[in-house]
Amino acid sequence: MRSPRDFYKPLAVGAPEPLREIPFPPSRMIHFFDASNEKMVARLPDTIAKADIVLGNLEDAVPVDRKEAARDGLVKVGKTIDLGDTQLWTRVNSLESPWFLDDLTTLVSEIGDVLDVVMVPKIEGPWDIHYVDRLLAQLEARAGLTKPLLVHALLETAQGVAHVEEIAAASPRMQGMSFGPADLAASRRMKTTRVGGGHPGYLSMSDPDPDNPDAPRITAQQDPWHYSIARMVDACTMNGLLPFYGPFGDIKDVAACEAQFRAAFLLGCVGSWSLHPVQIDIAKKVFSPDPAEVLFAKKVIEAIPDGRGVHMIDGKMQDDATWKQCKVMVDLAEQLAAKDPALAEAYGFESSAA
Ligand SMILES: CC(C)(COP(=O)(O)OP(=O)(O)OC[C@H]1O[C@@H](n2cnc3c(N)ncnc32)[C@H](O)[C@@H]1OP(=O)(O)O)[C@@H](O)C(=O)NCCC(=O)NCCSC(=O)C[C@](C)(O)C(=O)O
Ligand SMILES: [Mg+2]
Repeated sequence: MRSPRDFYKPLAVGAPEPLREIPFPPSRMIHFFDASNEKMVARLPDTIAKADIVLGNLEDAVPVDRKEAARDGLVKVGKTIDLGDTQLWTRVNSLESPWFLDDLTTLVSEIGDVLDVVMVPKIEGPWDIHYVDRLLAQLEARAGLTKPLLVHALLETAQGVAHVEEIAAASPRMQGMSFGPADLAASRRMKTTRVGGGHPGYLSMSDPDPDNPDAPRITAQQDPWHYSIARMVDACTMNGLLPFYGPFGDIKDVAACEAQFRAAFLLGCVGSWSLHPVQIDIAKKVFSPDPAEVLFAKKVIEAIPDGRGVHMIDGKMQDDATWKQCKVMVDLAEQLAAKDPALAEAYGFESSAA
């Protein structure tokens, strides 16, 4: 392990200084597009206006014969499209693939100044981050970049989950993590063909009624991802990183998508992925806090400005800890209100958005 004194030193001569704090602009959805798909690129100005983050995907879902077209298309997007305050990310191919080296070299050299975050799939341990960290520093130095690129790890193997805390602490470049339920299910030999969401077979069942043993018993579907997402949230938060839920593959099932996103939001994730335009709106709804909760949180903070002591507000006990919960809610609401006049109005804030 590097000396703690060296943690914030650039890993190559001429590379920019690592950031001390991870930026946290609105990050409710990472919208995936394939830059080799003409229809998706044509829609980009509209997508950029709606999404907090757009991500040019180079990995899975991009066919092998379009890998280079997707990379070149993303370079063109970075050079020609006005992104406003929407972030531009990429998901590069995995470290063992024949494309990773060219993905990173091309993107950093050509559009390193407009890319915010590089998502790296199938991260298994801190050693993967160390490799990407040094390579990025060399490429940044060669390209003369002044702002460091940040790294987002995709947690989608059993090894990755087992090493999640070490991955989160592996580099000051670590911006956050997303959860990859499809590859993770395969890696664990889970018996599901779904991309995220629950499963009707994963449930708990009430005991039989002793007086009526043949009566139907109550069952409740459980969340098979709860343990891993909660671990990811803790690993990210303890290192100042941002945790995201990943994809929800059943595009038509908007209700289940909303339920999965909301469960992740309540556990501490700041956003999720959107694979289709319809999921941008779901993520916006779910990852913007409920106005009623924000108004209540504002009431608590106004009633107890210093957050000390114990108080009753609307019949509910409030103390230092609940004040902090309210602060999390109001800080997020303020951040989103600055971007979105409709939310500003719902939350009762002045909006600074145009
Ligand atoms: C699912 C698909 C095939 C349905 O695509 P479709 O064309 O069949 O859907 P549609 O409803 O007919 O589309 C309507 C319109 O929306 C457009 N459209 C559709 N999607 C998008 C988009 N994303 N961005 C911008 N525009 C989009 C589409 O082109 C069409 O345009 P049109 O009206 O002009 O004809 C399509 O939405 C798609 O390819 N989405 C991205 C898929 C993707 O990136 N997958 C990889 C991430 S998930 C993953 O990797 C797993 C993970 C983490 O690794 C792990 O768990 O292990
Ligand atoms: Mg995957």
